[in-house]
Amino acid sequence: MLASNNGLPQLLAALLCCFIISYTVSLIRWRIRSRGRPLPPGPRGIPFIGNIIHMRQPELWKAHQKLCAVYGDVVHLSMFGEHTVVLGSQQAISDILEQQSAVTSERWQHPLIELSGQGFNFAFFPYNHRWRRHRQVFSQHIPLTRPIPDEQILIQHQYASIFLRKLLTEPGGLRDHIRYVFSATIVKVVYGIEVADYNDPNVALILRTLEGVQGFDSGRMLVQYLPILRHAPLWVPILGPQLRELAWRRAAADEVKQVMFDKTQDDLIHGRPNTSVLASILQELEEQGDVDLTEEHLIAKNTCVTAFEGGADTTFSTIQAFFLAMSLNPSIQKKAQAELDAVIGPHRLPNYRDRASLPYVEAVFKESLRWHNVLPLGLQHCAGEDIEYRGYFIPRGTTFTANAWACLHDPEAYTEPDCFLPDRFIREGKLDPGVRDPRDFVFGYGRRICAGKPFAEIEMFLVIAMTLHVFDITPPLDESGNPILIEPKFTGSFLLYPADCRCTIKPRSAEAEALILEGVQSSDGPAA
Ligand code: HEM
Repeated sequence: MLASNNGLPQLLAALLCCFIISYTVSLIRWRIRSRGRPLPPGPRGIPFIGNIIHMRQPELWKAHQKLCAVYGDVVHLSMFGEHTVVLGSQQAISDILEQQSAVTSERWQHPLIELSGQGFNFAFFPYNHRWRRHRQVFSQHIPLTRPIPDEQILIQHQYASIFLRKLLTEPGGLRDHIRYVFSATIVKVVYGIEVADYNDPNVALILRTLEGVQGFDSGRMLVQYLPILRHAPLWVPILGPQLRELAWRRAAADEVKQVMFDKTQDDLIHGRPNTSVLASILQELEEQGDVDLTEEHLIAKNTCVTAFEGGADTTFSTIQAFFLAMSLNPSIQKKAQAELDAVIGPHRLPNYRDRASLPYVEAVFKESLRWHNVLPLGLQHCAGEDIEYRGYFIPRGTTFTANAWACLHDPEAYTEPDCFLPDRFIREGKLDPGVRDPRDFVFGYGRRICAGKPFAEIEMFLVIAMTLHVFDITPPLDESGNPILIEPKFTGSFLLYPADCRCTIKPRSAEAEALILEGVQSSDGPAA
């Protein structure tokens, strides 16, 4: 008894010594590593949990903007010992994520990515050889720096024409039609599969994978905070159902990859025409002969589903915002339509070749991207090495949060940033190159820049130009026929959507209606 009483203080003293030694060693290591350079400035955090309060704010982009107003455009935050640096200006984003892209293209890794079935999506891959192989395959077929192939633009145009027809026959189904046009286009381009309707089983199947992203975006999964919980038994309340849900998501993602792959392969085996991205990849592999087919097929499957996932929600949300903006701003709509009438005339639909001759429509497109920035904080990058910026030390593993929203709502770059004003991009009837281009922010940065940027641009431009050419978009009406004024609001935490984009959609004239019904035949193709 006496011995144990004497032993306790000794044990405590030993523990204290261990703590002091390990603390001193880590302090010396940090000193050597940082060479005495400080971390960027930022608000003081609570011991251990750090700046959790600053990182769990509603509309985080606005909260970060306020922090930057106090501490400058490079702000350090930490949570449970993990470092985050908020980049709040164009300069800081460009210096770190563009100029130092070779060492700032890592991604944050978390077991939840695999657990939620998102392990196929190369947008979440670490910056390594495997990511490079996937990105290479993607860019060979959906180019980033070369022009998008004519046959892909033709598909985009055809599906945009079908979109117009759907709007004509069922204007109340706007959201479903927007979902349809972007999903169906990418399924056709990537797999060569025709999708007739929003309810098509192929689309439904692929949309199930998207739910996987929403699962880990919502922050409700307990394994997100304590990964070891993934080993918990399934009967544990709350956790068990979540683990079952994650297993279901993994199975859904595997099913999507395989079923879509099999359909395209089946076309090739049976000699059915299929000029899709996947068919081209498979044909190239066959020609190459001596390759590890299991590995290459896996890359092909991953790449194709990533293309769908990357493009589906982002475009879906942007075009909803475009409709909302048009219903709220009739004079802007009229101006864009006047340009279309003058350049295109009443006898055909606009096509991609017209883009350069339609600066005001282009300005509407740019303003839609800016006004409603779908990914206000983009996708986080991480530092692959220790780096220095403006004399500050940024340790390896630091997560960078680039506040695209702040750059796109900066009153010095855009007067009245909350207003939808495409004229800000126009000077003397032409696009003004001196105005900050929203595309430099919404599609991300450096080596991780959105791989589908040119494809997405063409697709959205076509939908916007073709819609404005043939439809009038006005506010929705209540039961007595009075206009309902929609207040623009956006919901979501990572990817934002307009909360309400109801509007009234009517053909501009009998001629416009005829053009819609003529559809694809009325256009003279998508030539680049
Ligand atoms: C409104 C449309 C779109 C927006 C705003 C958008 C935005 C973004 C952003 C912000 C990133 C992260 C970039 C970074 O880490 O810095 C990204 C990545 C990506 N996007 Fe898009 N995107 C759009 C459409 C598309 C489309 C249509 C596709 C496919 C055809 C696509 C495919 C991808 C892929 C594959 C990545 C991962 C890049 C990587 O990590 O290497 N995106 N996109």
